[in-house]
Amino acid sequence: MRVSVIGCGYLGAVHAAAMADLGHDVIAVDVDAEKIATLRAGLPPFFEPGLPEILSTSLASGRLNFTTEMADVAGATVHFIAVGTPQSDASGAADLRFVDAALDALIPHLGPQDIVVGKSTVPVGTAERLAERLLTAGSTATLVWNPEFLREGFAVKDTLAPDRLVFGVAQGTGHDAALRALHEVYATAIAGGVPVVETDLATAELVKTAANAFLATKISFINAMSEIAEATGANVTELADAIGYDTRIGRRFLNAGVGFGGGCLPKDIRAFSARAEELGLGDSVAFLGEVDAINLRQRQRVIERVLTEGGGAETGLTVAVLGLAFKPHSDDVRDSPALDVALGLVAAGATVVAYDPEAMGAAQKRFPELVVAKNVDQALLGADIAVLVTEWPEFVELDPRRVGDLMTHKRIVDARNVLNPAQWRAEGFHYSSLGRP
Ligand SMILES: NC(=O)c1ccc[n+]([C@@H]2O[C@H](COP(=O)([O-])OP(=O)(O)OC[C@H]3O[C@@H](n4cnc5c(N)ncnc54)[C@H](O)[C@@H]3O)[C@@H](O)[C@H]2O)c1
Ligand SMILES: O=c1ccn([C@@H]2O[C@H](COP(=O)(O)OP(=O)(O)O[C@H]3O[C@H](CO)[C@@H](O)[C@H](O)[C@H]3O)[C@@H](O)[C@H]2O)c(=O)[nH]1
Repeated sequence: MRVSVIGCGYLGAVHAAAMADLGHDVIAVDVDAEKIATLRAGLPPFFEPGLPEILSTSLASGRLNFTTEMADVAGATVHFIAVGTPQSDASGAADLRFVDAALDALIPHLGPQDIVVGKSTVPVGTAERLAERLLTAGSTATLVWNPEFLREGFAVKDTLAPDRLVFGVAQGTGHDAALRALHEVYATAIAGGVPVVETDLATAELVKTAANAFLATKISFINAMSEIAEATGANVTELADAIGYDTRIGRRFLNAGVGFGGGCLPKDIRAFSARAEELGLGDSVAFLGEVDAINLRQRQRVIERVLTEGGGAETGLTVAVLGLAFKPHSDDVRDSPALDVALGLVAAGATVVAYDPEAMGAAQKRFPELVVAKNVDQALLGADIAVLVTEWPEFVELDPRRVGDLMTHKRIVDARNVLNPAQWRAEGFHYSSLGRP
């Protein structure tokens, strides 16, 4: 099939390369000329395991092309919209200007039977509004919603073999043809047994928002438990293991620590709350405000812990911050708890030296004043205290004896609860984590 992908960020670039990898002819469009030039050269503009490989094989096969010209999508019959939907303002509502602009730019190039597939995460009701926009512009193309559930760090695998596919299609003319087109696009995954949920536009939009709200709630739930555990001498990791054995609960997404960040969960729960307010249903999802508050409190909790354990910023405290990305296997620092902790410690007067295996470029682009080290040893050298905020394998596997030799004082705050307390204490470390004695 000939498909276009509009927006070549974390979602779009991976989706375009994966579609080409599956054998489709793909034209991928972005307004960012620098990003397009990088992608054309076979270089992903961000770190994502497996992407360089499928990007270069797809480019070499001639099935994947990048452009800044929307007119180049002519000839494609299925068009994926994968542009950003960032948080717009303090209300938390999603900024839909990029989605609207992408559709408006696409409309003049659409054929009468084309399918426009929304992949961006949007507030419920957006798809219906966009379908009306198409009609008003005189287009007979069909608009459908096919939300994306990929995780950064596993984006290629998640795109090629997702847990499920959701196809939101409105009843009426174009319904059956649109479903057939979606089944053809994803034929390989469907043949591999991936479940398909065929539904309406509103449900498809809501599935995405509800999934992220649930994941965020799970994390804040366990972080709330970690506060209780800490006050009572209980162990939140053992608690998570024990409740996680109940298959109705499940162990995944129950890791207590500095909390969730990134370009999705924080903004998506805020956008969900803002949309519910618009619908007069703010009370129905009021708990998401608490989920957000618990999450942000964790960052503050870690900053205070480092200052307390380190003896206070006024002592000329030097802190090694291990991690800047919002999670390992990603260079994304959007709403990163790790970056917030680093900046919070700087604001409190500490001297911070940070290190991350992949996210230093992205962090320094945003905060050029942030002091970064060339490697983990350099970050630790002479530090009074270390704080592990992103659980990269390189940090999880650190040898406490070697770390102790590098630091001025043997103190570590494990803000992801991933180190073995007994092992670190045996090497003379003052070890502290969240919700574990
Ligand atoms: N990042 C993820 O892991 C992920 C996963 C699932 C869903 N999503 C959702 O997908 C959407 C995109 O997220 P992202 O992380 O890829 O964002 P991003 O900011 O990395 O990428 C968005 C891209 O869209 C481009 N763009 C903006 N306006 C455009 C236009 N009019 N025409 C063409 N290109 C345009 C931008 O230049 C940018 O390259 C969001 O709605 C997000 O919530 C993201
Ligand atoms: O037990 C856990 C699990 C995760 N996290 C944190 O939660 C955040 C989000 O992690 P993850 O969900 O793995 O990353 P994303 O790539 O942001 O993916 C989420 O957001 C995407 C964009 O909407 C969705 O497509 C995915 O399904 C959804 O998992 C990160 O900061 C993690 O450190 C925890 O603190 N504890």
